Amino acid sequence: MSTDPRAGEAAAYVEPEILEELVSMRASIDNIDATLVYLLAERFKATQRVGVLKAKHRLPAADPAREKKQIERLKRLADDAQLDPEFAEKFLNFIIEEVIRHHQAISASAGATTEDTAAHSSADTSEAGSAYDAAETENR
Ligand SMILES: O=C(O)C(=O)C[C@]1(C(=O)O)C=C[C@@H](O)C=C1
Repeated sequence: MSTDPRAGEAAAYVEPEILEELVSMRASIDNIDATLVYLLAERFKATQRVGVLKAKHRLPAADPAREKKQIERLKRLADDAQLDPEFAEKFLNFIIEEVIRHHQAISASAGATTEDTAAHSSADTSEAGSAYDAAETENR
């Protein structure tokens, strides 16, 4: 019988029945982690669209008032779900920080293209549009 790769280091020193239980729990953890990756990918797709919209309309990358509301809401949900609200806050802040970095990169690359366009006295705004698209792809 080949050992499940999820057994990890425990395979060397854990009783077979306990190992079976551990492997089964780890299978659930793997499914949950996969779901987290898919959820985060979808969230970043949505925030990339927000970043492009903000760059186009020269809006600031961050919106602290919105963040405050999101954190308050998430902490309430976490509490309800028996998840440590402080952890939920740290986790959301970590994600939002990354989103803001992406927004700033989109805005910087769109700005650079707009300046290039002005320097060449070109009225072609489609160039700026393609910078948004390029930044969107780059920041994935
Ligand atoms: O909603 C926005 O304006 C976003 O840019 C998205 C988001 C988020 O990741 O939820 C990121 C940065 C802002 O400060 C607030 C929220």
